[in-house]
Amino acid sequence: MNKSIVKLAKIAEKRDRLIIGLMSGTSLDGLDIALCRISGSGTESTLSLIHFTTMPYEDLFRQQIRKIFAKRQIDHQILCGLNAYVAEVHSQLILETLKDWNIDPTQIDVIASHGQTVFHAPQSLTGDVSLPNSTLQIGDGDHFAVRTGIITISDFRQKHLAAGGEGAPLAAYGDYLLFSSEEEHRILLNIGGISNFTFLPRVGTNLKAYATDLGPGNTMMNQYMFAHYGEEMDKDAAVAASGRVSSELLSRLKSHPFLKIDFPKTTGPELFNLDYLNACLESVSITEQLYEADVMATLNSFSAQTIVEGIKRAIAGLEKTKIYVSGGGLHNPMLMEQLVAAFPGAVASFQELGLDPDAKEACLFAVLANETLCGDPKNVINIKDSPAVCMGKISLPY
Ligand SMILES: Nc1ncnc2c1ncn2[C@@H]1O[C@H](COP(=O)(O)OP(=O)(O)OP(=O)(O)O)[C@@H](O)[C@H]1O
Ligand SMILES: CC(=O)N[C@H]1[C@@H]2OC[C@@H](O2)[C@@H](O)[C@@H]1O[C@H](C)C(=O)O
Repeated sequence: MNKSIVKLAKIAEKRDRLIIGLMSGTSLDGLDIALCRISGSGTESTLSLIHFTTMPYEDLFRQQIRKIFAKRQIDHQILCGLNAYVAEVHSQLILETLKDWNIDPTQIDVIASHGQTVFHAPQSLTGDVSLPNSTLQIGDGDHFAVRTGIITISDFRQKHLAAGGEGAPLAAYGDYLLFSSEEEHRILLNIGGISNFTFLPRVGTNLKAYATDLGPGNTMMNQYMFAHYGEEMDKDAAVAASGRVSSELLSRLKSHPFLKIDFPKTTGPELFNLDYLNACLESVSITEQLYEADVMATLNSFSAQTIVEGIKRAIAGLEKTKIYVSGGGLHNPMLMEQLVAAFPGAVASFQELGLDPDAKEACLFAVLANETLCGDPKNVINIKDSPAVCMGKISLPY
């Protein structure tokens, strides 16, 4: 038998596994690397985060991804090259990080790689029913396996699509297994490039868990900052806080039909981007003079209100629900102030659940890989509108 297959079977039978979870999201800020020890599977899974870091992308690498990211017209030679190159860069970042942590790659059981989303195209967004729901994450798993010598599970979203989903959000699976509570309903809100949440009903009720995207998180603010200030983000909301919210622009932005669609739904920067902002700006009356800081203040409020109104819709009529926040948006004070004000006493950092809020999504992919190795699709049968599947493709080093 191929010795990698023997090794794989042994890993699947272990009491606990050392899994590197990787996430590089829509913000293109860097690669999140979470070293997790996971024992058991299904609702018996326990995860402990041993190490976490975000390895920032170099400007040149980010620029290359931007050439094809969320664009309908691209140079296919770059797409093709980046499929290998993203995996090469990520593998190198893993090897450097393991060295920093003083851990030999042979100690790691599995890498769980999300890859870099370059385009997200469910029919609900494209309107084109001649093609199935689709999404594309690049950074091929075989390159990881060969470069690091570590068995790699990657490309998780394709099974979700094949089984009838939109390929996202996948957070519901890990959230449901690890964070369901017998005491309270929970909203696990992640504010990355796109904001999304998982609703976890209190165990024992007849409500079902689900996950949904809400709309923009940081993506429009980041894009505007890059275009107008040459900065990757509005650090600590310094620019937004110096501006004035334009109620006219805000109401134009909030009129997007996606925001009215029922949950669960998915979206991406293919929809919420500077083209959309510019279209809204064009229809703002000429009497209103907007400075760049005003636009940033308005984009900040747009993200905050999208999140607040979405959550209000999800929890209407329910007994008290606690909201746990993860993702980079947690570090944006103006955004968080608006959330806290809308749900007094109900908003907490994900840290309260014992996990670093910045590491949460990378850990999620480690949990998904763990389920692929030793779980059972029946473990996730109770998640609304999400196919009960184990996800990811297995790449062997030899
Ligand atoms: N100090 C800060 N002030 C303001 N914004 C911040 C700060 N720190 C992080 N952010 C925002 O968080 C973003 C990174 O968030 P995160 O890493 O959760 O996104 P992601 O994983 O790329 O997105 P997605 O959830 O869409 O996959 C940054 O690009 C920035 O916009
Ligand atoms: C297609 C894609 O990459 N979607 C991401 C993105 O980033 C946030 C939001 O949009 C979410 O739908 C998803 O990621 C998380 C990890 C998810 O699948 O749950």
